[in-house]
Amino acid sequence: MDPFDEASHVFLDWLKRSGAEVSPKIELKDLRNIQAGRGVVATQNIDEDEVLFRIPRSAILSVENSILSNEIPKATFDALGPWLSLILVMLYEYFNNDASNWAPYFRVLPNEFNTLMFWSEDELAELQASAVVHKIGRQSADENFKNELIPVIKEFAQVVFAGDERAQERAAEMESKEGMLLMHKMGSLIMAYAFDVEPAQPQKEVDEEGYASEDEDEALPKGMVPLADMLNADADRNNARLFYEEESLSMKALKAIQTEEEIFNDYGPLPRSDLLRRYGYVTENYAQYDVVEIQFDLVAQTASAANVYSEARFEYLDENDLIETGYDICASEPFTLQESVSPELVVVVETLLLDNDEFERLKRKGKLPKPEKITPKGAEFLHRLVQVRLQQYATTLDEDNLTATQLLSKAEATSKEWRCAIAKEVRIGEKKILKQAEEALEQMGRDLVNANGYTKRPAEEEEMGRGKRRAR
Ligand SMILES: C[S@@+](CC[C@H](N)C(=O)[O-])C[C@H]1O[C@@H](n2cnc3c(N)ncnc32)[C@H](O)[C@@H]1O
Repeated sequence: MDPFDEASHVFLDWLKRSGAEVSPKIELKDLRNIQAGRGVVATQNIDEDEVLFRIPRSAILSVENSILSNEIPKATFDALGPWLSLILVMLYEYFNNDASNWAPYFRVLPNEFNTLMFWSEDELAELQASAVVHKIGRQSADENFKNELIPVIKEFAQVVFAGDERAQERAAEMESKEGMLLMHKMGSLIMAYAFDVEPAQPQKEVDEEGYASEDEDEALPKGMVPLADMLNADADRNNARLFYEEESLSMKALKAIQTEEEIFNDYGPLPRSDLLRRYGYVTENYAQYDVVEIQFDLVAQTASAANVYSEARFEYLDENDLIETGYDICASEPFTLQESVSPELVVVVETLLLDNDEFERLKRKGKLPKPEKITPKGAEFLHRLVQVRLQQYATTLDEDNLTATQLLSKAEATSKEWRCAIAKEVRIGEKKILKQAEEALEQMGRDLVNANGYTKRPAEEEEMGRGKRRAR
């Protein structure tokens, strides 16, 4: 048997011995021919709500279930937080090889990643001005490993490397390039595979309407859920979801699934840049969630250039929680400014453009301009912003389109070629949004002029332009 299939079989046997129930109507399939690793596929028709598999909570690879949690104080794990705690546990189980409860599971997890964390500088440069380049977090992860995780590994070296007389040295070796790479790999596995595991007994504090706060959600412990994480995702074909029960986690069909159909989880409405950052792949149908970020600094610079920069107004906007590191313009179909431009950005721009009296009047009342209303001056400012944002990319959309090739399949391309082609898809998606915004703002400018009953003729425009230049 192919070693890849052999590993899948050993994994499924182990999972069943660990108490999992797996429907005979599904199989774990080799999907490398479509560049999707392993995936879960229906072998018979499945009904809506049918349970595809049930994983006992005890089979989850988590801090709670690892014997390491008996050896290291809870306070240490609490101080590390859910992310670093799970990395520590995964390192421990990984170092334990066959002695780990999860050994057959590790053998079906990948060892190579295409996530942005593992791209070279050259490859990242192909993303040009995409804001995702600043969200990879390699440096902060390195610092967290060095300042928080490695000290714990050193302190508990005799536990983490139990039975090894080189335990202390091995702990020190975690600072090496190889050690850091291993921690990054565990971190990347968590990013692409782990679930936020809801507790057996819900402990979330809920408000009067029964909603848990976002902070409560963030605090959920992370866990690697075998088999549940073998489901690939598809933006339009999500047909299964994981349900948290007291003793187990059940993957259920959300709709009827036909024989041979792949079973897809939902990774959420991620723009392709984030899909690439977190999961290391993109597909065209995530283009519907693409976004371009307009950095706050660019708004401030454009305000300066337009002589409307005002500390007082930025302060007021900040008091109203409107100052963000960036503002999104997202894809919409058909493209409309209302749907695509972040309402916060509209409010920021319109506030900067208010005349003094109007600003003071609104401020006295604790009010702000309405996000639904873009004024002619606002449209002009946004248009400028979009143009400058477009210029931040090293090539134009037309140049990219000229050289756009059919997305190479991973099998045909070298890793570098494949990454460059994917990066180009991502940056083309962002430039398309900016171009659509540019055109819509130009149209809005024309409509506003027409609505005022005055249409500039080209000759007049020319003259006005010349006149303006003369006046300066
Ligand atoms: C949760 S795992 C799913 C199982 C994975 N295919 C495997 O073999 O281990 C997530 C990873 O699967 C891959 N993946 C998920 N959905 C995909 C899709 N629609 N097309 C290609 N690869 C996909 C990506 O590499 C992603 O990082």
